[in-house]
Amino acid sequence: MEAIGVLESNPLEDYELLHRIGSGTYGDVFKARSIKTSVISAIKVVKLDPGEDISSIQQEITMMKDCTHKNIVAYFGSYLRNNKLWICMEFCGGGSLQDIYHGKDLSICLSIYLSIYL
Ligand SMILES: Nc1ncnc2c1ncn2[C@@H]1O[C@H](COP(=O)(O)OP(=O)(O)OP(=O)(O)O)[C@@H](O)[C@H]1O
Repeated sequence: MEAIGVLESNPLEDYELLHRIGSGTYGDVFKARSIKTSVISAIKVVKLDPGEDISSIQQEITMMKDCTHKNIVAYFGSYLRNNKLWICMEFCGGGSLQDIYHGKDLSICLSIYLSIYL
């Protein structure tokens, strides 16, 4: 984890958690505010079990870190504290892709498709 620059300080010294946005395979995602800059971000909190294989999580961090593109969520940094990995990233306010898809807003679906594949 050191190799990908994960901090071991307390994330709550840098971020104020506002509320939970959702959850995925690895854990919960919270909306948060940077205490220093007031910038709103999304933080994924992944609970790690001792001895757990964390290579796929590491891969997700490395990928986000390396991708700087306006259509890809920006990576702000991460923390490892009390067996929890906090991954801080740009907050996307548009709701989930699933909601958009089920809302059948075809123009949004089409622009997402084009921004990914073109
Ligand atoms: N950067 C973000 N900005 C705003 N909301 C987010 C962000 N990242 C995740 N979310 C919200 O948190 C939920 C969970 O995200 P997460 O990445 O953990 O899982 P997922 O991609 O939905 O599913 P899986 O982990 O199974 O691939 C998402 O459905 C979304 O609503």
